[in-house]
Parts: sequence; C-alpha cells; structure tokens
Amino acid sequence: MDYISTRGQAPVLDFEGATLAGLASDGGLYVPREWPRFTKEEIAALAGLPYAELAAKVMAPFVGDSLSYDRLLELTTQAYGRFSHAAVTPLKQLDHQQWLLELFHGPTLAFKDVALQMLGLLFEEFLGRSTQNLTIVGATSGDTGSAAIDAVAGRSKVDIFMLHPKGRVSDVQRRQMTTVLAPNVHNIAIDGSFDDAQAMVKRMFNDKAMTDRFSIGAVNSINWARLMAQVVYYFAAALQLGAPHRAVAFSVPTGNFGDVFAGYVAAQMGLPIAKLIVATNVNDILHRALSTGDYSAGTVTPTAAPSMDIQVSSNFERLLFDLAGRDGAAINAQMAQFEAEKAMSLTNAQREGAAALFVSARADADEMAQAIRWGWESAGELLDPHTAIGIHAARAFAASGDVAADVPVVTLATAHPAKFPEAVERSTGHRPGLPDRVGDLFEREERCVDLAGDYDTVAAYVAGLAAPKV
Ligand SMILES: Cc1ncc(COP(=O)(O)O)c(C=O)c1O
Ligand SMILES: N[C@@H](CCOP(=O)(O)O)C(=O)O
Repeated sequence: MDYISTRGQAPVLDFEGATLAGLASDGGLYVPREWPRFTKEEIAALAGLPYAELAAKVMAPFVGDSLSYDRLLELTTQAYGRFSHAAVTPLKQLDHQQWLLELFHGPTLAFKDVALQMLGLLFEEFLGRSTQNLTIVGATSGDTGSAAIDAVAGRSKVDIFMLHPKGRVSDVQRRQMTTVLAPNVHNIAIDGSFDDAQAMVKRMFNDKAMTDRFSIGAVNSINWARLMAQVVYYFAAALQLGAPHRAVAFSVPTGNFGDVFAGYVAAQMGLPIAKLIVATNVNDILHRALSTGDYSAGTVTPTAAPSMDIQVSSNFERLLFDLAGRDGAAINAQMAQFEAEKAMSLTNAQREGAAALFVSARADADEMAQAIRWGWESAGELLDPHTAIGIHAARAFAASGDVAADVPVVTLATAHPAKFPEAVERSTGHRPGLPDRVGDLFEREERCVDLAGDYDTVAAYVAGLAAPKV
C-alpha cells in the first residue's frame, strides 16, 4: 500500500516509511492512496474471530508488503495480550438501543492503548531493520502521553519527549506519565494548552536544524498507524451487533478527530455504519464545522473532560482531503488559510460529503454531569466524563429520531472512570477506584521538567538529550 500526503507535495511512502515518518514533510498527513474495500462476504467471515486475528485481517491491506501476514498476527497477538479483558474491547448493552464499547482495558486505561501498544511494536520491528534511532516528540492532553510512554519505555533506539499542558491533565493522567523513570522517557510540562503543544510538535517535523540531526517520529494520531489500529474496534463492535447484515451507529467523544476518523475509514472499507456522531465538549470547533461549515479555533476552555480540550483538530484535515476529491493543492490552500487566520470555511462539497455520514453534538458541563448520572442510575455504569459526552450525544440523536429506533448506537468508552474520579464522584456520589495493576501510582516518584511554552526552548531541550539519527 502506498501512502500520500493530504497536501500533495511529500514523497510517497510505503507503510513502514509512513509509520516512521509520522507527519509528512509538506506539513500534511499521510493517508493510504486508496481505501481497501471488503465485500459483504469477507466482512461476514470476520465474525467471531479473536480480537488479535480480527486486527491482523483488518490491518493487513494497510500494512501491505511491510510485514508478512504471519508476522503481523504475531504483533497483534503480543499487543492485545497485554489487555486485562479477554475480549480486548468488550461491548455492553445499556438499554434497548444504547451500547458501550469499553476501550480502556489496556495498560494505561484509555483507548489510546489499543493503537499505541501496536505502534510500539511496529517501531521496534521497523527500527530493527536499520541503524536508525527515532526521536519521538508527542503532545498530550493526558491519555496519548501515558499510552505512548508505556508502549516505548525502555525500548532501544527510541527516545520519547512528551509535552503536556501544565496543570491541565488529571492527577492520574500526569502520574501515569511522570512516574515512568526509564532513561529514554522525557516528560515536559509546558505553559499553554494542548493546541500549543501540538503546534510545537508539528513545527519540529519541519525544522531543518532538527530533522538534519534527528529522525523525528510521531505517536500522536497524525501518525497513520495509530488510526489503522483504531479501525479494528469498529469492526469488532459492529460484527457483534449483526454487521454486515445490519447497520450500526457510533457516538465518538472527539478532540483531535482521530478516533472518529477511524470510524470513517471502517465505513470506506465497507462496514455498514448508519451514522458517526461526533460528540464534543464546549471546545466545539468540530461541532461548529460539521453543523455550520465554520472551522474556526477559539481559545481552549479547560473542562472536566480535559483530554478533549482541543481546538485545532489535526485529523479533520484527512476528512477534508477525502471530501475535496483528494486534491492536495486545495487542502494546502485551505490549511494555509487556517494556519494564518485560525479560521476557514468548508466548501459545499465538503459540507455535503460530511453530512452523508456525520452528525455532531456538543455537551456543556451540566449535560456531561447529567449523562454521568444517567449512566449510573439507569445502567449501573460509572462513565468517565469523555464517555459521558458521547452518551449525551448518542441519547440525544436516538431521542430525536435522527438515528432510527432499530439501529444500535454504540458509544466509545474512551477512558476508565478512575482517571477522572472527582468528576465521576460529583455526579454519582461514587468514587471509582484504580484497577490493581496501577494501584501504587500515588506512591511512585515523579520526574518531569517544566518549560516555557515556546518552541525554541523545547527544541533546545530535545536537541540536548536526543540520540542522533544513526
Ligand atoms: C479519553 C479521551 N476521549 C476522547 C478523546 C478524543 O479522541 P480523538 O482525539 O481521537 O478525537 C481523547 C483524546 O483525544 C481522550 O483521551
Ligand atoms: N486526547 C489526546 C490528545 C489528542 O491526541 P492524539 O494522540 O489522539 O492525536 C490525549 O489524551 O493526549
């Protein structure tokens, strides 16, 4: 499979190249040259497979010649062997129409583990083929950081520098990152928001002074391999609910648009998806873009769902590219306008194309709290604040009839409630406890540096510690 940039000017790469490159050199994001498509019979044949095998089958067309099928299956077996639930991503029924897909049974208790456990192994596999060292630079609003650190801590040929917005992640999220003391792990708390951190990360990929000396790599969802691994659980859930003979809707708590874009990819591959519900908190750029065509970033408002406190939503570019007929020059111009003015408008074709599959909703603090309460009182589930935003949107669309009554609605449960105990306790009176496997988190030593939120300071820090390319 070949990978092309959304901005049309970067070299075409294979899967291995795109995985190690992260962001394309023209500032765009890599996407497969075409969407692989399964027939109805091929999808039906996936029903009942163990998760690791399903994962290998769904990922194989994207991986192409970069790995043999047998090796891919070994890696998926290893990656998903670390999950604490045998089903890896178990599906639970909440009421006659609402379902919950629990994505938080990995080592760091959020959906990011599903992709990052795999990505860590892919890095090791591909780096083992050359003398290259990789300098991973990532930005996190809380969950990507810990999942990526867990996936690469102690691995040779990889350093990881993880930027988080100081004071804007939960205590559990921070400690899951800062208590990993492996010498290749470097946590950086910056003054600023996740968007500021993400902008610095993207800038580093195009800073010649850095890229001449270091191979900069990505663990954020700008890296295609992240999204590829996330496509799998859409198949896993829909197959259990009757796909390919029955369509399913998904409600996805959204920030950087990676998780829900993976759902879009599943639909392009032939999975019958009735609707993708994009659920945001008050940082609602995606809700505004999808409902009015206005893609303009305001300032980030801190919320009780901090991992979604994002206003510049990287993966939206991948959708805009597809909906613009894959015209890299057009996306280049649109993104240049967005980068200069922090605002741009979707074209009619992009709005209409998006409306065919996506709907969106936004939840404020009260609506989120009510959804947490509903989960506990009506279904006996403690929902984390991000998941609750998905539930709010799922129930609203079911109630309005925009999703037909016979279509199951699956909300992606993106984090374990114990990552955000205060918000859950405020709404339910119950404080979720951490699972045993992370039980002594609050006794462990922390290591993290505080840096000013300016690019030069961060780049100098990385350059001072990272291993050269080879
Ligand atoms: C718990 C949680 N839910 C939802 C999201 C949103 O996912 P995405 O950025 O892929 O839209 C994130 C991170 O972004 C998250 O950490
Ligand atoms: N929610 C994320 C931020 C977005 O990151 P991405 O890695 O999915 O692009 C986080 O928790 O860090």
